[in-house]
Amino acid sequence: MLQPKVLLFFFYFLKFAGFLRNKITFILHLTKYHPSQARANLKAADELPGRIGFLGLGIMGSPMAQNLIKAGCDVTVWNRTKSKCDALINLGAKYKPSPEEVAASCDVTFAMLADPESAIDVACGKHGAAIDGSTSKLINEHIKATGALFLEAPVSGSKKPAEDGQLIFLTAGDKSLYDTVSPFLDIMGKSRFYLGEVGNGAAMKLVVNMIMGSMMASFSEGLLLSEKVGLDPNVLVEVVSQGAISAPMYSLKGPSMVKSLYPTAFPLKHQQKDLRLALELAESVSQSTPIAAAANELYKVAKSHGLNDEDFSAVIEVLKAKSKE
Ligand SMILES: NC(=O)C1=CN([C@@H]2O[C@H](COP(=O)(O)OP(=O)(O)OC[C@H]3O[C@@H](n4cnc5c(N)ncnc54)[C@H](OP(=O)(O)O)[C@@H]3O)[C@@H](O)[C@H]2O)C=CC1
Ligand SMILES: O=CCCC(=O)O
Repeated sequence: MLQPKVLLFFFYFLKFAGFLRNKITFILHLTKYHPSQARANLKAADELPGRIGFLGLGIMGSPMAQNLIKAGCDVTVWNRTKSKCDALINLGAKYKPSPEEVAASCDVTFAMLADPESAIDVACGKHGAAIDGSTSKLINEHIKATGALFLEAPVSGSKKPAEDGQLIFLTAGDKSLYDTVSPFLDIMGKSRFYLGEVGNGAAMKLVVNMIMGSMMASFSEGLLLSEKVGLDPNVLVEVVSQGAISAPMYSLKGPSMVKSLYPTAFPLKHQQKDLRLALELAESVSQSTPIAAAANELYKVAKSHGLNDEDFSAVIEVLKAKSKE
């Protein structure tokens, strides 16, 4: 078994994390996303680009890794379902058969995984990227104790922003690692926030997604009510888009929802997972969140109706079913 030269880890509620070896071989400075500028800067750098690992090539991970490859980075990929690596290998990515081997062969490894369980599997499994860490709460301390660096970096923004390199990174943890990986974050995203201690990035992400889940549930109620009282829900979408409550999410998803179409950008199961984690976070500080709790119940019912892998806007189907009861 390969012995990773650096401890890699994922905090339990992380969407995305970065790691690096002790020795950093290059540092790039890009401030804003622009693929051609990124490529130009990479070419201009005297030193060779470092080796970048990417674990988890789902809806988000795949386009994020693709943007790194297109920017000229030397990327090694791994995904539990190997076939999802093929498109990236065709674009020039290397492949390793386990997270452990990716981590051992790369200077920085990013992970974009489904949920706490998958992050722990990938980090601590038999051929995981980490060498220890029996409980998630000990992970960060463990990393520091072994001298490796850790950055949590959940993202805001969905499939299209991931494809366009327009994600928003909510990072926390080791500041020097943040500075080191920022050029890569700028390839994949349009902005980044450094929020201090580990846990703050995930907390920010959960608060944002808690609001988003409730907004979508409320929007769904509005669409159905407008229809029931004889209004055209398409007109409601237009009215909303011009007023104080306008949001890109409504304009983007509203027209499909009216047609009962839910092309998956953010899977419903992940929205429910984030609501569950946000409610746990709220409980940990005795904060009352009745709206989010009610929304969470709707997403739970949606999951039981088999809507796990539909876009989270499919939550409207639960309300439709309820109104027929
Ligand atoms: N989609 C979106 O709009 C956004 C999603 N997120 C978050 O990012 C994360 C990834 O989302 P997304 O890409 O949409 O999700 P996907 O479901 O498309 O991808 C999940 C990834 O996790 C892997 N995975 C799942 N379980 C395991 C496991 N037990 N062991 C190893 N790998 C596993 C999957 O591998 P396999 O291919 O083998 O199934 C896949 O690579 C989630 O936490 C989500 O909440 C954040 C912002 C936006
Ligand atoms: O976690 C998913 C976020 C989706 C979005 O920000 O559009």
